[in-house]
Amino acid sequence: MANRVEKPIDTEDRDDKNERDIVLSARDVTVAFGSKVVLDNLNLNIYRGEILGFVGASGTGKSVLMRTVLRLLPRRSGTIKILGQDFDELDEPQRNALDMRLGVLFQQGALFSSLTVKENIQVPMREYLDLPRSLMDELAHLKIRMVGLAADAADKYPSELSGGMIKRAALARALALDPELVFLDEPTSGLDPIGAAEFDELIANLRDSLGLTVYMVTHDLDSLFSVCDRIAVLGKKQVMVEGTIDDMLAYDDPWVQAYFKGKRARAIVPQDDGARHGGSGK
Ligand SMILES: Nc1ncnc2c1ncn2[C@@H]1O[C@H](COP(=O)(O)OP(=O)(O)OP(=O)(O)O)[C@@H](O)[C@H]1O
Repeated sequence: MANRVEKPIDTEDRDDKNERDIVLSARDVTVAFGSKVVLDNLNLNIYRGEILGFVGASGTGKSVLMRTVLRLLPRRSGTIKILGQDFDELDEPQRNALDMRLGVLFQQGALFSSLTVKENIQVPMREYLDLPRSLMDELAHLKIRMVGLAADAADKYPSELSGGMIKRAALARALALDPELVFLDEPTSGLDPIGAAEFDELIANLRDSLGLTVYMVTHDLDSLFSVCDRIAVLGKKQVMVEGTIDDMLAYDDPWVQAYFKGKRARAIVPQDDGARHGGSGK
C-alpha cells in the first residue's frame, strides 16, 4: 500500500540463537480482571513466516492473550512488541501504520451482516486508506479470489453464505490491507472436517505465497498436526511449553499428555514415529 510505513525489524527483535526474526514478542505480560489473574508474567515469541498454533484448556486465557496483544484489553504489566514496535511508544499515525500490517479473523467471522462480502472486505480499506471506489472494488475482488470464493460471492450478504464461505470472506477481510501478521481465532471451528482441512490448506498456501506469519488459536488437532510449524500451550497462566509436536509429546504435563496423546490425537498421528515432523516445515 502506498502509505504504508515500513520499519525494519530491530536487531533486538532477532533471535540470534536460531537466526529468525521475531515478529511478535510478549515479555512478562500480566493480565487480570480485579483480583483474578488470567495471565501471569507470560512470555512468547512468534517468528517470521511461521504458523504458530496456540492451544490450551478452555478458560486458560487464549482469547484474553489475543485481545491483549490487539490492545482490546489492558494489561497490568509487561511489554508487547509487534514487528519490532511497542504500541505504547507510538503516536496515533504510527499506531495506525502498524495496525495496517496486522490482520484479524475473529471467531464466527464477525462480518457486518448489513454489508455484502465486498463491502465487508472494504471496511479496513475505508478506515485506513483513501482509494478510489474502482480500485477498492478491484482489490476486494482480488481478495475474494485469493481465498477461493467464487466471484459472485462479492455481492452476497453474510446470511446468504455457508459457514465455510463466511470464514473465507472473513479471511479476505483480514487480508484486505496485505498484512504481514495474521491473527486467527479458531478459524476452523464449526466447519466439517473436509471444510476445515481445505481451510487449513488455504492458510498454508497463503503463508507460502504471501510470506504471512500466522498466530492461530485453535482446538483443532488436525490443524495443529497438518499446518502448524510450532505450537504454544497456555497453562498455569503462562506459555507452559512451545515447540514442535514432538516437543509436545515429550512434555510431562497431564493436560498436554491427554491432549496430544489422547484417543483423538492417536487417530491423527502415530505416537511413536520418529520420522514425523510437526507442521509444513518452513
Ligand atoms: N472481560 C472479562 N472480565 C472478566 N473475566 C474475563 C473477561 N474476559 C475473560 N475473562 C476470564 O478470563 C479467563 C480466560 O478466558 P478466555 O476467554 O481467554 O479463555 P480461552 O482460553 O480463550 O477459552 P476457550 O477455549 O473456552 O475459548 C476466563 O476465566 C474468563 O472468564
